[in-house]
Amino acid sequence: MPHTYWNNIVSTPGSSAGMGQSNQIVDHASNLLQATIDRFGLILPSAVLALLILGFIYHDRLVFSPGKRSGIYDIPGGLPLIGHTHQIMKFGTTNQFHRFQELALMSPTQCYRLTFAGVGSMIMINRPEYIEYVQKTNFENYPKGFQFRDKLGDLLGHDGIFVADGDVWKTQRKMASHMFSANQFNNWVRVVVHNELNTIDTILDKVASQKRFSIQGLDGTTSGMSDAKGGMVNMTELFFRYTLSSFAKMAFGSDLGCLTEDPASLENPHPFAVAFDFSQGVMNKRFVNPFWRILEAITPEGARMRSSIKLIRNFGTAIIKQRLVEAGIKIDGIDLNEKSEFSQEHKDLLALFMEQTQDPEALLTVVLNFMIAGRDTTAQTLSWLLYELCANPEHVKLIREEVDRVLGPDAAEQRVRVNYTDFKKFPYTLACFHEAARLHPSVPKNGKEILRDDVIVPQGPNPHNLPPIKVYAKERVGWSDWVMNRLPEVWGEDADQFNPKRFLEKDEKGGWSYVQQSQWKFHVFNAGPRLCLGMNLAGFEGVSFLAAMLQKYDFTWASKQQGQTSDWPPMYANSVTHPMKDSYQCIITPRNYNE
Ligand code: HEM
Repeated sequence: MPHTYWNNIVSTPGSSAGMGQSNQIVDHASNLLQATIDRFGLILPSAVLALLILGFIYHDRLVFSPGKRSGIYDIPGGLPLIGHTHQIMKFGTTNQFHRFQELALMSPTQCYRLTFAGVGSMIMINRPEYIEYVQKTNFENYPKGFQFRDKLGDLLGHDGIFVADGDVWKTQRKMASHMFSANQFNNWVRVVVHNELNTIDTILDKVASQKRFSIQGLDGTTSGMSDAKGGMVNMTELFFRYTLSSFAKMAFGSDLGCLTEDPASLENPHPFAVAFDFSQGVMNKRFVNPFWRILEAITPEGARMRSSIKLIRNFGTAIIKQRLVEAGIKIDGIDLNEKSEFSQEHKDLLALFMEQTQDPEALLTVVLNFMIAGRDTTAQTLSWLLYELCANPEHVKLIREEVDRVLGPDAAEQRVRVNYTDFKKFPYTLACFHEAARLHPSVPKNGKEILRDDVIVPQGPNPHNLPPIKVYAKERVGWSDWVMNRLPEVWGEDADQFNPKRFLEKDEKGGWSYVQQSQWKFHVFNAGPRLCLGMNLAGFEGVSFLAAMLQKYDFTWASKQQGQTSDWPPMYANSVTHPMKDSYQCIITPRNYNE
């Protein structure tokens, strides 16, 4: 055996040579310690000692995060003091929900814990039974908390409805609820949406009546030269413009001019939308990178983020200034004599808030928070829905049958539209919209802070015997609707399939009736006191669009040769909401009644 330093230390106990060596080492060590103390005082050695002790205690998790406990599966691979920080940073935001799903499937209850720098100890509770406790039973103990304001505050403000808690949130919610409950607003919504649908109809009409060169099916076969008519439309862009334009009109009385009758206007994305989408992608990264502030200060991405926020804020400020001026409130540098087409006649969202404050900064927060709520969510759901209908065309037939029956077979041709209060008369169409929202939830992940130590007790029947979970103050709870909605334990064996019939049953007359699911199971609109305020508005916009367009046009997924820019199936982009990674195109043709 070679004569090593280690051999010397552990050499036969009592051997004088060995004893001599170990004495030397002890001497060395104490000399070194003495020298360090002489130079640095007690600080450095104490720090090293403290680090060693902490590393021993927190050998697999983030320093100062609470220990293991029953009912929560701790994801393996945590390192001393930093926990899963390295893993989370490595994951980044690529295929984020697939990663969450992999982690959930490692746990017997699909609930698990990660500890990582920047966020702390995060307990994922991907089950309706637990979410109900957090969002309703002990609601006050689980605010949105600092994390949301820290990561989203520079865009959405610190008092916006999405990030606020306590009295600030209550005031915002109360005021906004007035808008949604007022009859006047419902009428106004109907007028706006019908006008926007007429514009879209004109666009699609122009495109569908172009003479077509050739059409290529999804299977790649080309039908060759054709006298048939049709053309291609960027549908994701169309949906974003539809919801942005209509929401700005109904909530802020502002015509943004982003939806015109010219199909060519859809070719380039709207600058506001580009900036908004980009900044949401960056905000998403902040949740997985504890060094985001430093990175954003020095990287081109950070610079672009700052200029995007500036653009978005200018855009919102313009809306507000116009309204303040119209209300007779003086704003420097603005001279508007004309009133906008929409303002004053209706008490829209902005008018309600302006009764409370005329501070442009506070109003900007309102505008931007509601813009994200009103534009992105519904447009994204519609994009995913139309893709699902291209993939599962058997549902188009049933939607058309329903629209023919309720509105009459010529409704779309005569521009007879669905009424705001009537959209529930279209159970099949609504079920398709909700099924797309279930599989592709617009808020795919969410979370709350924990104020005080607590035990999360599963609510409701608890068929899977989920255990109660002990949680501690300053930890966070989180969930992913994207993951939860794919769990067979929650939605059955076909959970990952597009199946609108899970929201339907046959009534006594043989027609479809809509089956209301519990808010906790069908959780995509959130639940409890913070239930989405725009749920009905979104349903109305979705059903109205399908009724108006599917009765009149055929939509076929364009092939790559035709200029398709998306993969099939489309990928999602990692963001705080749930957009597609690339926009997609459909070939629009007049409806073929022979099919
Ligand atoms: C398919 C469409 C939609 C989906 C899936 C959806 C989903 C959600 C979700 C999950 C939340 C909770 C967000 C959070 O905790 O941070 C939420 C909140 C909210 N949604 Fe929606 N939403 C949709 C459309 C709309 C529309 C069109 C509006 C119209 C303004 C709207 C207004 C709101 C508001 C104001 C809140 C905040 C509620 C609160 O915290 O008290 N949503 N929505």
